[in-house]
Amino acid sequence: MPKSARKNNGGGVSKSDPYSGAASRKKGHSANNVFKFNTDLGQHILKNPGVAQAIVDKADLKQSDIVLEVGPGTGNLTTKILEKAKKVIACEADPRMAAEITKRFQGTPAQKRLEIILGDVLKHPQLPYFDVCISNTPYQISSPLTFRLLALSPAPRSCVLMFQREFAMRLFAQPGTKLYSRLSVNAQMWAKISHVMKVGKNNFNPPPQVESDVVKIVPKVPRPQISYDEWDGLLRICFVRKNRTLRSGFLGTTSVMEMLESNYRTYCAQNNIKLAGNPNRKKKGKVSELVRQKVTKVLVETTELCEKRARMCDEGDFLKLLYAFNQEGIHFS
Ligand SMILES: C[S@@+](CC[C@H](N)C(=O)[O-])C[C@H]1O[C@@H](n2cnc3c(N)ncnc32)[C@H](O)[C@@H]1O
Repeated sequence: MPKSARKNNGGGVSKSDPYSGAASRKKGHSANNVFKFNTDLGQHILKNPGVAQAIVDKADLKQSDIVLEVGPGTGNLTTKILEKAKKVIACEADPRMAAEITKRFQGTPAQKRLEIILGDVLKHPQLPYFDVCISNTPYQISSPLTFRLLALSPAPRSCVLMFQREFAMRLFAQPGTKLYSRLSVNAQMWAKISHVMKVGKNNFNPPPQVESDVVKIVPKVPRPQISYDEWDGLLRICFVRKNRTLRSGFLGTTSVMEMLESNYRTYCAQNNIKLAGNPNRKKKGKVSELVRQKVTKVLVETTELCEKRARMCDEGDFLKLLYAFNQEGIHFS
């Protein structure tokens, strides 16, 4: 055996396993060298079995668990999950990868416990039920995937996810820091987040340009008793430009005021509330004025947050805002 092959097959993995250490594989190619990995799809295969095992161990899987794996690739994590869980539902966007993983498990006892969904996980209209999500995340979908997982109700028990380091740090970011964003507020509102481990570039084939981190997201139980859509709708407005004052983000932004007016009309119609004057086109100005007065009251009097910037607001501030707006019949979804 050539020296390089022995070196690559470290970590106690069978030398003949084509998926493990890239022994017989060109850098950035599939196990059988049939296709080149597509880095536009975030195809950086986890080649260190120790890291894959640590990720699965951290998920504290039960034998009865159904696990959603996003982007199984060639199946390095999938194998380890299948050793611990009842079933894996693996959603893979690349048909070549889906074929590779299908082949890998064909004829094995695990085959029946692996369901492969071919397609973009973000476009899947309704993800099937799962207890735990595990993913060496394709980095380009980190943000929408995390938002989607946080919005799920009922929530999964936990999610153990690999992210690029800066993204992981955004999850933990506190008010007033550079990385604080709508993602930070949402993540900390709906879940407890913990850091699992750092993962260096060389654990992947091909190596990505950035360092990675594994984090564990455990949704809060019970779930906060507010609407996810309302909460996120408010945050979207506040974080369009996080350095602006809330006064400017709301009262100084025509599109926001128009949206709130439209939502207020819907709210009134649904609750049989007569709008001041006749809610027809001629009287449109009156409703705009009423909504402006309500927004001003919330920002200036009720919460006194009008001069505060979103980047400095904490969860309590946003909860206060949402409650005060809702009390005035102003909604965000
Ligand atoms: C970082 S690789 C991880 C592969 C494998 N799980 C591993 O750890 O070795 C990301 C995988 O996600 C797939 N992928 C990329 N975008 C996706 C999407 N929107 N939905 C589902 N899978 C996706 C890629 O094709 C790739 O197989």
